[in-house]
Amino acid sequence: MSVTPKTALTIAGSDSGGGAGIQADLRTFFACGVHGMTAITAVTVQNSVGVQGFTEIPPDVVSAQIKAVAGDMGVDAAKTGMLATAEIITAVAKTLDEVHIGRNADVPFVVDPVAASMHGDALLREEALEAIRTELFPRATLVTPNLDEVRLLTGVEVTDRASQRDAARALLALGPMWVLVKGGHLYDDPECVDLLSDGVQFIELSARRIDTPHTHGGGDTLASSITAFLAKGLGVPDAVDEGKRFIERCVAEAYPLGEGVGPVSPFWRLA
Ligand SMILES: Nc1ncnc2c1ncn2[C@@H]1O[C@H](COP(=O)(O)OP(=O)(O)OP(=O)(O)O)[C@@H](O)[C@H]1O
Ligand SMILES: Cc1ncc(COP(=O)(O)O)c(N)n1
Repeated sequence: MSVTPKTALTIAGSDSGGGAGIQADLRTFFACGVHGMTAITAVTVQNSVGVQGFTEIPPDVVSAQIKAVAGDMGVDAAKTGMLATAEIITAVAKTLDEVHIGRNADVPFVVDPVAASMHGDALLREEALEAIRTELFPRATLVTPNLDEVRLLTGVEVTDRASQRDAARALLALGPMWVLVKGGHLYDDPECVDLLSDGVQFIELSARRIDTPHTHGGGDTLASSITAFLAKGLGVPDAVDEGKRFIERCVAEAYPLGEGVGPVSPFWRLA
């Protein structure tokens, strides 16, 4: 008899190059054994060398996508990626409350506060940062910023493992249950250490730094794997630990594609 898998919803932008965004989330959900569903917020024109432009989806259409799947199929965990504008963020926050997703409704909700692509191209309008802080963070089970996003959201400049703790405290003050301060951008560190905290526990998740230029989609792949493991019923520390092991292998198996930065790869999980 067929078994219905757990379900995970990603609310994010499309990457035409297939390495990040919705495309990375869906293939990660598949590799991690959950049924993926999508609410698309923007369509980017993107390849391995950068983002050439994007068009936003109207906020009411983003909300309608969330309601359509939540009402009919059910959501075991959800995540956000590129949200583009304050209007979309406001619509997402309101809709998540309506369909009972988020920390207060016991359906885990991961916020990956994507601000720019790894090439430095903006994916979020500047005025939308305040909406991420005030409307999304208080609803989040877990937030997963990289160091640039930490600086934009809190003003804390992370340069080492001690300042990673300061950043965690500053982010927790904005209201999420857990924060994961990712250390991928501490390029001088021979290890990639991500700091997970709920304000009581400070857990350092460490992996060797793999020598590769191809890390496109790494942040999305980590956040969506954690979301998949939360959908399967793991608690936050276990889901993040599994996610960290997952992304380490994905970076190790990353492949060149195009003239620029190639994508991390979850294919190893299917072998
Ligand atoms: N070279 C590497 N080797 C191993 N792990 C890495 C490497 N680079 C990043 N990671 C890990 O990948 C995850 C994503 O980290 P990062 O801090 O780069 O986030 P990000 O900037 O959102 O990602 P990206 O911009 O690549 O999508 C983290 O768990 C980080 O520790
Ligand atoms: C649609 C979309 N969402 C997210 C990212 C971030 O990924 P990266 O930091 O690897 O460029 C991206 N480039 N495009």
